[in-house]
Amino acid sequence: MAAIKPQNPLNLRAVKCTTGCSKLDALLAGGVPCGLVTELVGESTAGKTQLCLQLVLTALLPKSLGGISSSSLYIHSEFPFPLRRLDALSRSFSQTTSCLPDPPLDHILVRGVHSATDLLAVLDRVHFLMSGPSQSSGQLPIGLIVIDSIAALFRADFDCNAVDMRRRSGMFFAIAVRLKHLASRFGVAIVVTNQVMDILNEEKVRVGNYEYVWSSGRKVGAALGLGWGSCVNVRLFLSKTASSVMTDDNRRKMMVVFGPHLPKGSCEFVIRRHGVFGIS
Ligand SMILES: Nc1ncnc2c1ncn2[C@@H]1O[C@H](COP(=O)(O)OP(=O)(O)OP(=O)(O)O)[C@@H](O)[C@H]1O
Repeated sequence: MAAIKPQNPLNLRAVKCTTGCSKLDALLAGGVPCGLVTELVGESTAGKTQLCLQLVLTALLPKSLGGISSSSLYIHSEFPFPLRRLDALSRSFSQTTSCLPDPPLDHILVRGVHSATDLLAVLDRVHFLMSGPSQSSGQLPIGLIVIDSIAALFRADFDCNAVDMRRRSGMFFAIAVRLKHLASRFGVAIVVTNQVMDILNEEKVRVGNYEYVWSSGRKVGAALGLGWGSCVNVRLFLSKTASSVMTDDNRRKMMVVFGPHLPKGSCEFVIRRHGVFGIS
């Protein structure tokens, strides 16, 4: 008799939102999980925003096509919001599927925030969008919240002294509590982008068990440190190869750093006019 393999309950239960690419979906066991906080870490131009823009479009797809039939809330802290790029991507997507609502951009709410306090205030009000009025007005319920980027909010407002570090950690946890509450109470997928910092001290890396990757020939780790790292459920690293910096080759790599339902693995991808696509 064949042995019954124990199955990971997250794999069975979590609804996933397709990335729009079967290769990236295969790496992510189906896509970005609802009910969890997924972090995309990467240096500037690694492709974090491009992937987030793609996700707010794929979230609109019906479940039969891997989407979650949902609107999205895109909270951005870097200005300006790339509206023209989103519009171009939505036109490309509309050509390949007739299943997007028309016009797709009516189902993507965009909100700029300038500080961590500002973000907390938005997160405290966001549940009003989840229940009631949006459904009755014909708008799809919110199923995906993107925060692009979390690191930008902490770059300027905090110094390296002990008081500010404590204040900063307090902010991380306050944001994380709200994100996890929204994810578990409403089953939304939450995607947060984060920047990288250079890692210079090998010893510290080992002692702190700090994950790092090579990107553009630099050894880098996620910005905001271990405190923030413990606030996310899934961490995906987007890196650029050293050769892609020297040449026109725009290959990048998505790597699973951790995730309760994901084995470690990676997939190369490219960014094209029509979107983000895995290539290996
Ligand atoms: N229309 C397009 N066609 C092809 N590639 C594009 C297009 N638009 C953007 N890209 C690629 O996407 C890259 C920018 O990626 P993205 O905006 O996702 O970076 P990011 O990781 O969010 O960086 P940052 O942290 O600075 O915001 C560009 O350098 C370019 O290679």
